[in-house]
This record gives sequence, C-alpha cells and structure tokens, in this order.
Amino acid sequence: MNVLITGAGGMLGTDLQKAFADTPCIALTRNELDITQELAVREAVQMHRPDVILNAAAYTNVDRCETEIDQAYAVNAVGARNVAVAAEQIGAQLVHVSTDYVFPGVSDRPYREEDETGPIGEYGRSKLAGERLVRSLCKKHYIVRTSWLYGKHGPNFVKTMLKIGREQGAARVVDDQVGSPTYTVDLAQAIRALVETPQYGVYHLSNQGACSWHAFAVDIFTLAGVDVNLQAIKTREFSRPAKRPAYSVMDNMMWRLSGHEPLRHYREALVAYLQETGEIQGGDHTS
Ligand SMILES: NC(=O)C1=CN([C@@H]2O[C@H](COP(=O)(O)OP(=O)(O)OC[C@H]3O[C@@H](n4cnc5c(N)ncnc54)[C@H](O)[C@@H]3O)[C@@H](O)[C@H]2O)C=CC1
Repeated sequence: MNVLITGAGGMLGTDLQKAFADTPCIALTRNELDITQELAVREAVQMHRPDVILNAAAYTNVDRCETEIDQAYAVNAVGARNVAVAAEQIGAQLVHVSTDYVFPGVSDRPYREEDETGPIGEYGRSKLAGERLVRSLCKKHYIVRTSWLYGKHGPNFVKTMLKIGREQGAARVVDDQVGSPTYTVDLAQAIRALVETPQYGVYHLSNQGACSWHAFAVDIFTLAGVDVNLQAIKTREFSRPAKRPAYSVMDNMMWRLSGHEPLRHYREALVAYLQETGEIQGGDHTS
C-alpha cells in the first residue's frame, strides 16, 4: 500500500506518518503541497500514484474562520475538492478528516454518522462543504469526523492547561461544552485500520467517554499532579469570536458495526499522552 499524506506537518499529520511508517509513504507539508492549488495537487498525485491519500490538511483555527471565511473555505472546501478529484482520477482511496463541529450541539444522545448536521460556525460550515465535495467527487472515500484533538506535535488544550496551571496556579474553564477528547496517536492508528478494508463511508472516530472542558482540565491537573485553583465558568462568560456546540459527543457507530474495537477511554489515552510526553512516569494512573 502506497500512501500520500497532505498537511503532514500538522498535529494529526505527524502521527499519521508514524502510523504508516511501515509502508511506502509520501508525507507532504503545506510548504511542499498547498491543497488549494488544484494543478499542484493533481501533479503530485499523478506523480506518486498512491493507493491511499490521507487529507490531514485543514484551516483549523476555529475563531479565525469567522473572519477569514474565504481562507477557511479555500482549504477546507476547495482544497478538499482538489484532493478528491485527484484521488478519483487515479482510483485512489481518500481519507478525509472532518469534525464534530459539523453538528449544532443540541442532541440528547451521541451523534450518529447519519444524524442531521447543522454547523453553528464558519469552521464547521467550511468543513461540511468539504465533506460534501469529497462524497460527491471521490467514490472510495472515508470521511472521518473526530473531536477535541490533542497530540504531541501541535498546540493543544492539554499543553495550554499545563502551562497556565504551572505559571499562574489558577485557571477558568468552561463546563457547559461537552465532547470527547481524542488523542491523535489513537486516531492515526484507527485510520490505519480503516484503510485496510474497503468499507467506505462516514465514520465518527473519537476516544470513548465524554466530559466538559472543565472536567477534562480536572483530569489533566489530577494526573499531572499540578495543584491549581480551577474554576468552572459558563461559555457566556468566556467571549470568543466563534460559537461552539454545547454537546458534540459522537457515537462511533459505523466503526463498531464494521467490526472494530472501540477506541480506548479518553482518560486512558490521556495517561498515555502524559507518559509519552514525560509529564508523568509510567505506572497505574487510571484508578
Ligand atoms: N484540532 C482539533 O481539535 C480537531 C481537528 N479536526 C480535524 O482534524 C484534522 C487535523 O487537524 P490538526 O492536525 O489538529 O490540525 P493542524 O492545524 O495541526 O494541522 C493542519 C495542517 O494543515 C496544514 N495546512 C493548512 N492549510 C494548508 C493548505 N492550503 N495546504 C496544505 N496544508 C495546509 C497546516 O500547515 C497544518 O500543518 C483537520 O481536518 C481538522 O479539521 C477535527 C476535530 C477536532
């Protein structure tokens, strides 16, 4: 299996490279391939002729998407289209990574793959546009919606909390947004397993369990042994340009029904992350 990764320098892209390290893999960062450039995408795909393309490139700054709408759509929709067309031309499989933010966040149960979408911000709208283009333009597609990513190779909530907690000894975190934190290493391995089958379609892939950002911060500080004055606040007290869904937990139904084991619980994944980044020593931290 020959693999080509776009957005390979990002947080997920870097872990995808590791998950596919035992197979021929061309990893292209934004500087090496800008997916908004249709001709460049077509040429790169024609030249390398991968069996599988992993599109991890995206405009991911949720707040900036509210004002930089054209830039967001250029990458998340037009860029996704360019990759989908190029994949289809050579009959390649395409894994396109999307987000829980395509949902409005008002469900009383975890969102399933076929539930109605309804993004409440420009990031989610641009990602949904990308999903639709991929679905209609590339037959062999896997659309992988994931949530609340953190990993070793990018800025993320865990790093931010540890920095703020250690430097300031205090933090205020919202407790009225609920989702599933997901470790990029686990997601990359799941994507690896997914492309071993021709079970195309839309997948929700997240670590198991759900929590608020505040509860996640409690886990982070407890596990890392950082003593912090942690205050729970409401979203309305923490003004940000983009609205976020209040509840974006996703049922990984299609993954389960396709015969895969659920991803591990988010707390177990967090322990692994903290150990692998040297924040805590090995041993049993899960009780
Ligand atoms: N970070 C998160 O919490 C979540 C992320 N996602 C999705 O997961 C995927 C991976 O995200 P992360 O690794 O967290 O983001 P990231 O921001 O770390 O990585 C995205 C990469 O795309 C690259 N990129 C941006 N514009 C590009 C362009 N025009 N051409 C080529 N590359 C370009 C960036 O340079 C960056 O390396 C994205 O599709 C994102 O929408 C979904 C849910 C949550």
